[in-house]
Amino acid sequence: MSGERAYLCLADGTTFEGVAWGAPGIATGEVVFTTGMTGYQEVLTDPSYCGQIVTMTAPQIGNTGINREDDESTTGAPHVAGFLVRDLSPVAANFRANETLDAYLARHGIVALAGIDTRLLTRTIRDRGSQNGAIGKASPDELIRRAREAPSMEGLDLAQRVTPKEPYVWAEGSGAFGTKVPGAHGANKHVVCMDLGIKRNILRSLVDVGCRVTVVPAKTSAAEILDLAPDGIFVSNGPGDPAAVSYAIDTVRGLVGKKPLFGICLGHQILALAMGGRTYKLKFGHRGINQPVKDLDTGRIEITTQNHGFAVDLASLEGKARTTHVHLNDGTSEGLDLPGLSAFSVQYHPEAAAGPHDALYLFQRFVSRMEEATP
Ligand SMILES: NC(=O)CC[C@H](N)C(=O)O
Repeated sequence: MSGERAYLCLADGTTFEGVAWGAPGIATGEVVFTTGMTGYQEVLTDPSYCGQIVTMTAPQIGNTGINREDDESTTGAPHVAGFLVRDLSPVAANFRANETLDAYLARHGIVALAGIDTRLLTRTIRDRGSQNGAIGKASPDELIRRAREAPSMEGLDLAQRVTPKEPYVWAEGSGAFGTKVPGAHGANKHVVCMDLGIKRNILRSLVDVGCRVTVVPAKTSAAEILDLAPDGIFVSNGPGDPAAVSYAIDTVRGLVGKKPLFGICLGHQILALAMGGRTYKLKFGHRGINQPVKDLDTGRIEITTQNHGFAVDLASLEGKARTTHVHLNDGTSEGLDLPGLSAFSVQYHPEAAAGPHDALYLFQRFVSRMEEATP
């Protein structure tokens, strides 16, 4: 850890002093916070955080180091633009740890700051909304200028940056540290996944419920996907503004009603847009592993993992889709269903990684939909 003075500057000029670690250089991106007490490795490697400088609200980070099993990107690489913590643990004390967090971020070129007043930063983001920022060992004037030059998250298609170049087959289920989907049985259904920045535990959960999984790049057409003879189609999570991913919206429009379809997070937003709905940017988003969601069909409350900055406009779906889940903090859209078309989606992350397993049942629901369609 270099230990040299460095700054975080927000586009509105607010400046925080910290200490540099990770890789040298300057990083820019949208500054967001996540409230997970655990799971920093999953946050770092979740492709949906591409283009964002992430601050952890938990005060001490790094205690369990980095291991080879908890990556959420299929490549194993981190995707955050930068990383902010209050207190960086210099010791990685866990039997699974292969390296320290500092060495890992330095190796992957991720700029990070410690010593940031993350509580004040979080309150600033919560009160004023998320905004762009810049971090590094440079003068505040330079960093403010860089933050103002960074592109706005609204209108950005970042799925292109993280989608794979070629299709691939995924066959690995949850490992020794995974939690199995309740009621899972060997369905042997073929699922084609549109990978817009998919989290690995989604793929593992699909394998856990007995699916054969083929993964395709974001720009694969509806016709090409149907040529693969899927029993069901999955639309993944991913970074950026959902409304900017027009090619994936067109593809999903061409697939809805032809095969059972399940979407998570960006996939939820894209399904809503394909049905003629609207998405908008939330003031500061939902990120963490303790987000309460209500299932409107059962009245049951699920504690969920979330990571999103955009939301589906509930009013724009009236008459087009049924709302199945809402967020208990702000009443925003968390799930939709198109019963006649056998398509459904959730804004939150049932695969957890990291987080609670209250919603794993949705993978089994997808299998049931495929079994109803092709017994
Ligand atoms: N995790 C995700 O898929 C995020 C979706 C979208 N990029 C958002 O921020 O709302």
